[in-house]
Amino acid sequence: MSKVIVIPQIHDVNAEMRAELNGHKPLVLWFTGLSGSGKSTVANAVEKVLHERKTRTYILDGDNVRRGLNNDLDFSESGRVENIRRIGEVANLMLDAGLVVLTAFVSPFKSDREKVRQTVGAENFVEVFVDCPLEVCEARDVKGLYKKARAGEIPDFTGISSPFEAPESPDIHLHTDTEDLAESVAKVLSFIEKKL
Ligand SMILES: Nc1ncnc2c1ncn2[C@@H]1O[C@H](COP(=O)(O)OS(=O)(=O)O)[C@@H](OP(=O)(O)O)[C@H]1O
Ligand SMILES: Nc1ncnc2c1ncn2[C@@H]1O[C@H](COP(=O)(O)OP(=O)(O)O)[C@@H](O)[C@H]1O
Repeated sequence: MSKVIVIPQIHDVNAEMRAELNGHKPLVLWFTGLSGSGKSTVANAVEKVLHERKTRTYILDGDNVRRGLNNDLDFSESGRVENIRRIGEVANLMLDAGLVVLTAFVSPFKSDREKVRQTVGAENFVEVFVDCPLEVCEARDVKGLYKKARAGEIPDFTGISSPFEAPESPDIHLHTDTEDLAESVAKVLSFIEKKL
């Protein structure tokens, strides 16, 4: 590709002014974990509470991203890398728009999560490890995908035929096999309280 020159445009209304108008700071809450670990469930419950508190939020997850913006990407390593890169860029735009963005993607590679942290700025990024043993996720089998993966019908399935690199020092560490949803939600809310 030939070199592209892009000069950033400065607008009169900036992120600080949007935060002032909203009455809270923006943030990216990045949920990562195996399929069925509880990313969507916890993100959804946290968003409900924040919304009731008049916080401006948006959830980015597979349904609204892999079906649309990223419907050209598969689950190969390069497909996942590009998936997370684009989601990081979208989250960054939403952050600039003043939102608390909750993302619910497997995001199995440490280096991709680190790149997102750089993209949005470390001070705006909260990594939430939704930890749940593979056996429990597989027993839940919310979408019946583990059964298909075990039968060899889905290639590159995370935890079975594709790796998951667990965060080493997540900002928030949830254990959805031993704590209930209310406990997980409370942990997230208490961590982000001082940041908003
Ligand atoms: N091969 C393979 N591996 C893992 N997951 C698979 C796969 N194929 C389809 N699915 C379903 O797609 C959801 C994961 O998509 P993500 O965009 O979050 O994946 S990734 O971050 O790019 O790794 C994931 O959704 P969740 O169950 O909500 O995590 C699965 O339901
Ligand atoms: N403590 C918990 N936190 C979140 N989900 C839980 C918990 N205990 C059981 N579950 C169940 O586990 C499943 C998680 O599914 P989901 O949220 O779709 O996971 P993911 O988005 O990571 O694929 C749901 O059926 C949910 O009801």
